[in-house]
Amino acid sequence: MSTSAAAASAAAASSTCATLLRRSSPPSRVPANLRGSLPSRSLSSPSSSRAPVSPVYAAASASPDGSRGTAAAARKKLLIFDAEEYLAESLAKYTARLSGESVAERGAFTVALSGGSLIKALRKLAEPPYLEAGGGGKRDWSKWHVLWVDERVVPKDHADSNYKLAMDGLLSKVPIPASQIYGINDALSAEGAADDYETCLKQLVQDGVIAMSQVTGFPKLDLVLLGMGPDGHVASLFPGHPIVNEKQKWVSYIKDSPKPPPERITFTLPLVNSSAHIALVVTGAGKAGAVHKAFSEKKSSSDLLPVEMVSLQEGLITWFTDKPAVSMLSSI
Ligand SMILES: O=C(O)[C@H](O)[C@@H](O)[C@H](O)[C@H](O)COP(=O)(O)O
Repeated sequence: MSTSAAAASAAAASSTCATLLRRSSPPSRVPANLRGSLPSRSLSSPSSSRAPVSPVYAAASASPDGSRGTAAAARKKLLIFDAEEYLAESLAKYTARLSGESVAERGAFTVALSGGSLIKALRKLAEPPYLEAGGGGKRDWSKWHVLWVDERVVPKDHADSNYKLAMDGLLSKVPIPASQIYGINDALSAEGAADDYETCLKQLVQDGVIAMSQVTGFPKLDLVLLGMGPDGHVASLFPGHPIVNEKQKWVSYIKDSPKPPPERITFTLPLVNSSAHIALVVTGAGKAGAVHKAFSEKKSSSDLLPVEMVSLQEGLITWFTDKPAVSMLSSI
């Protein structure tokens, strides 16, 4: 399919996840022996003549219980860019590399998007060389499966919709099959939409598109892309809100979000933390306090910000930041 044809069909898509799953041809099964975790490798330095970056600062922070060096330790890699342009270049390269690896190893790439400034930062995926190749040097856009980490409960054509934001900024410009872009059912209540989205994820697990983690017992998406608010929220998991403590559900809902609009659905922390890779895209001086707290080694389980509760059992959480966002880190 040509890029423009795919873009047109993707742009026209407005079906719910369940409808799309019924409509799509059965996804290829992922061989059982390849359903485990992808190898967690260290990123190579993003420095190049096109994307200058300050020296990478990698930190192994204490886990929330204060211990260090446990399997659950939130190992982070912090990339600091001198300009947003370079951050976008590096983020495209990182995402394309993971896409290529996942397609080569599992035959699919499952990625979950947040809203906010993240989508603009992903724009270079819709430009050469990524547009043609999709990542990994192969035409693998057809193997992408796109979900939302969190979504506002508004119609898909509403200005507040994360679906619309991503369609306008990225997804309408790349040849991902429309049947593999899983928006929420915007005809349902917040509670109904969260249940429906969890059902969608279960179907994708059953079809072998999403692997299950043997370690966590939750689905293991290949990549979860997060932004962070100045208050340290990620997805629609806000400080002090009870859904931050959800342990069972994969997807939950909120009707009193401090960031408008109030009604949202969101991946829970266990689902976020079960993914193979997490990228956090965090820029601007307004985020400096929360970045400082996230990288602090002094942790008390009583006042953790949601961003501090993001943790991978294996692999690195890669932070894509700029200098204002890390301005309160004394060791930079
Ligand atoms: O739907 C949302 O509101 C987002 O998913 C939210 O979690 C966002 O990612 C952060 O608020 C950061 O947004 P910015 O990068 O625009 O500051």
